Amino acid sequence: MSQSLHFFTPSSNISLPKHHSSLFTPSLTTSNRPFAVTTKQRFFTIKSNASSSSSDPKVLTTDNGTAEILSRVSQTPASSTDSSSIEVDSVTEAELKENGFRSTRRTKLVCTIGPATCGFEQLEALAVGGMNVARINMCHGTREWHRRVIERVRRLNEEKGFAVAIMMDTEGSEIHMGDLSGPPSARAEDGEIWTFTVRAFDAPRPERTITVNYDGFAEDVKVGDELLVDGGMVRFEVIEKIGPDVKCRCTDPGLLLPRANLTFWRDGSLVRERNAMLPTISPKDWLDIDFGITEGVDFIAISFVKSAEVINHLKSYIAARSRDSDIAVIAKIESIDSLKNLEEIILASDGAMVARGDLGAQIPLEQVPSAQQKIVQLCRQLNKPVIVASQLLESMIEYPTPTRAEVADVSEAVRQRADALMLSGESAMGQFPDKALTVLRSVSLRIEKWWREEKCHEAMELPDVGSSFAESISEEICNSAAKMANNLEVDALFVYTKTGHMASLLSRCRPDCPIFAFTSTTSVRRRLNLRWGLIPFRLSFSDDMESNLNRTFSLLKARGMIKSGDLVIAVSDVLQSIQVMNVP
Ligand SMILES: Nc1ncnc2c1ncn2[C@@H]1O[C@H](COP(=O)(O)OP(=O)(O)O)[C@@H](O)[C@H]1O
Ligand SMILES: C=C(OP(=O)(O)O)C(=O)O
Ligand SMILES: [K+]
Ligand SMILES: [Mg+2]
Repeated sequence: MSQSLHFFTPSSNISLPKHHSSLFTPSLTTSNRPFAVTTKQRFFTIKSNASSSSSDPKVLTTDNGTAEILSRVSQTPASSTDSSSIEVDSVTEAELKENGFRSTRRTKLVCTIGPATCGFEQLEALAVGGMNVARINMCHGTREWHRRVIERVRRLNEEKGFAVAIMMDTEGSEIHMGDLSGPPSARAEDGEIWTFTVRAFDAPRPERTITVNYDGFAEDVKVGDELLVDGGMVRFEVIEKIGPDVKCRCTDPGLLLPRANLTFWRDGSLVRERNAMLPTISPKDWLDIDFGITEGVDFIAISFVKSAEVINHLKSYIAARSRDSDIAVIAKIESIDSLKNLEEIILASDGAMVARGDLGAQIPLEQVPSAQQKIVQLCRQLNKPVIVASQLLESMIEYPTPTRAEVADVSEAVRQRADALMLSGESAMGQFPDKALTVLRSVSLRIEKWWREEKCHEAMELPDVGSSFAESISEEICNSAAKMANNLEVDALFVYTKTGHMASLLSRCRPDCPIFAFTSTTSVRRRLNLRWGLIPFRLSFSDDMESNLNRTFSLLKARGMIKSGDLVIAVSDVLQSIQVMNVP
């Protein structure tokens, strides 16, 4: 084996603000030969010759006690500078130029696109405001409508250099109300009698009549049951059943919104037998999934996941249907079953969403915060991106300023270091989508800065996730590089990654500095946009790390995104190496 430490010949003073004794974590200090690093070294590399494709453990275990120290002449930066051959969005570029590395936002932002934000200029305003992922909710709108949104986001990316990813969210087969046949909302008052029915109406339907999407509804409910709209925003009591019609008296007045979720409760417990029999992915969902695959969306979020089985099924379906595109599957945690099978679901998925809207309708509201914390933690441990969703800034649907409680809720999700925060109605149909996004952005930046300054991040134990020896090496390299980055207070971590895996492992460590992720594939770049702290760039790179670095430096310098003297740690999944250097 050759785990070697490569020292490049000193050529400039490296500015290392801290002692090097804290540089190496035990995992990399396999050497029993002490090594001295002087402040004169310009580059040094910790490198394992096991490439990511090599998984033969013997190669590495034969000689894991020695570290070889070599001297090499550092290369001069590539003289040719073609700044057009690196792709990064204009907003990130401007942010880096203006405020430098430290100021970049680490928490990613997802916006649900609806009537308030579906136009090209509106989408551009969201992208400029920091939207990393556009979510389309297949509960609403037609496929044609969604297709046009996807097409506009694509155009925005192509014309303006953004890497906004698209997430399609399935409707799922839980029970919900139909459209309100005309008005955008209706108000149910205390004591009013409303009819919930499975009948279809051609002519205008009678007043105070709501359709329900589930044929077994009238059979399943019982007189005396409590019917909750959107987890309790409005409540009814079932008073009579007449064929397909269920008469209910309003007990908690409120606003009825189209397609609002319905749950019914008996003797204080959620009636969920029938929901358990409904398929997670309905026939309509499968058609939407085919649509998503054809349109090449980046993420498919699956509503009301109950077990890992459905995720595995969908993943093999996608793999068979779209050989060249790799769509990530996000499990929405929004049911009691998904909480019961949490770990297996997250392991099977490519990410998860804390879908607090429906989750709060299925478990008591006071249990939602602890469920959120648990899901966020588990996702990070298992190296899956996690989105905190629903009602983050609910009042901003109507008002231009959030409540203090909403700001505190957003802060808490940022403090938990979730990968992403999501807007729903605030951006889909609210009056202030851009302002809501600005609140998410500024609260994220502020809390991230505060926690970095206070150095009060809770240490989290990160279990091994690698399933092969080569993967374990990558993981150790990333854990060590992140630790080095914090100890040395470097300006940025660079990662050269083909599949995005190594970038995800760095993100999992939630280092203090931003992570520049260079990848040669546009789709990988878009997917990485959901990960905490990653600034994804598209860049074609070779197996020669020195030339990659020199090329990157010239390209970024030419665009004013880095400057001489910036301290960078670079890791690569090509060579499995760590290098520390000042930008020449
Ligand atoms: N594509 C769309 N077309 C029309 N309205 C939409 C669309 N997407 C979202 N909305 C509106 O935004 C609200 C909030 O969105 P979201 O939270 O995603 O859905 P839901 O409320 O069904 O869970 C919806 O209730 C709906 O009124
Ligand atoms: C995000 C959620 O799902 P949807 O908006 O599709 O109901 C939720 O329930 O919180
Ligand atoms: K949905
Ligand atoms: Mg939901």
